[in-house]
Amino acid sequence: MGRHSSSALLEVDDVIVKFGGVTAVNRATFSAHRGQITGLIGPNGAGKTTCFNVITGLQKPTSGRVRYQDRDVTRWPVHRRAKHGVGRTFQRLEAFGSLTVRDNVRVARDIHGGPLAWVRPSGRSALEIDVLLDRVGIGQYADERADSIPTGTARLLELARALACNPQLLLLDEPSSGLDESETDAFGDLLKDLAAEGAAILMVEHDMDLVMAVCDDIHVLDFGQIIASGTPADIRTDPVVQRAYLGYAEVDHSGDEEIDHTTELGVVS
Ligand SMILES: Nc1ncnc2c1ncn2[C@@H]1O[C@H](COP(=O)(O)OP(=O)(O)OP(=O)(O)O)[C@@H](O)[C@H]1O
Repeated sequence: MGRHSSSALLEVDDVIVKFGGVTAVNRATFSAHRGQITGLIGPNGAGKTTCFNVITGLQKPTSGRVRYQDRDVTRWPVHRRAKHGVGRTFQRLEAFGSLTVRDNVRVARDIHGGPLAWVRPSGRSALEIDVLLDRVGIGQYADERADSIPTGTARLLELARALACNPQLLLLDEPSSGLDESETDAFGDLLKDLAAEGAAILMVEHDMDLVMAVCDDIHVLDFGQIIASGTPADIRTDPVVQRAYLGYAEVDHSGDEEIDHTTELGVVS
């Protein structure tokens, strides 16, 4: 358990997801708490995105349960979970390319707000959108088309679109890819602020420096199974995690170099 102790906002309980003969998630049990940042890490294909899909309702589990706000939401459709505060960003960028950055956030908020949001006077809420864009650090792009902005900025736009729906549980899939070092630092600070305001953040992320710097708790998936859970310090030194990552070295054929993922985790000097 992490720095704070609080009851779980989200509980994934013994979830199995099978795609034909492939077991993508294998008896995964983990939780996310209000006011905390929880990391979900593991090698490519470990089942992280599938877990996100189960939590948001895009993927029905073969077995197991999802509890959210003390209710069993396993059979709830995506929109009902979203309505109750489950927000998400995707690994693949989802913004409308022909709309401006500002309008992308406006549309996300209006869709979330339902029919009444379309007839609401927009003066104050337009200002709120600009405040939100400034908060995630992309205010200067407000009038740019979404398909003309750099990838890192587009990732921050995804975050702004998710935040426009006032999520209580925020799922972030590879949020820092495309961000440079200083943008990543600012992003980490923003995540900590959001958690301090009470959000529960669950993050899939390959940047281990960021994961280790901001997460209260980390769950490690390997071949669909949670092989370790704990604080960053626990995870760094966990022999099971070290073994899993030690077994995960691959050859980068473009540069003929072996990439040792243990260094990404910071478990090997
Ligand atoms: N719709 C699907 N049909 C069949 N197999 C799938 C499907 N979605 C995922 N898989 C398989 O399930 C396993 C877990 O995939 P998943 O995308 O959840 O992993 P991941 O940890 O998110 O990987 P990455 O880090 O590469 O995004 C993989 O073997 C993948 O090929």
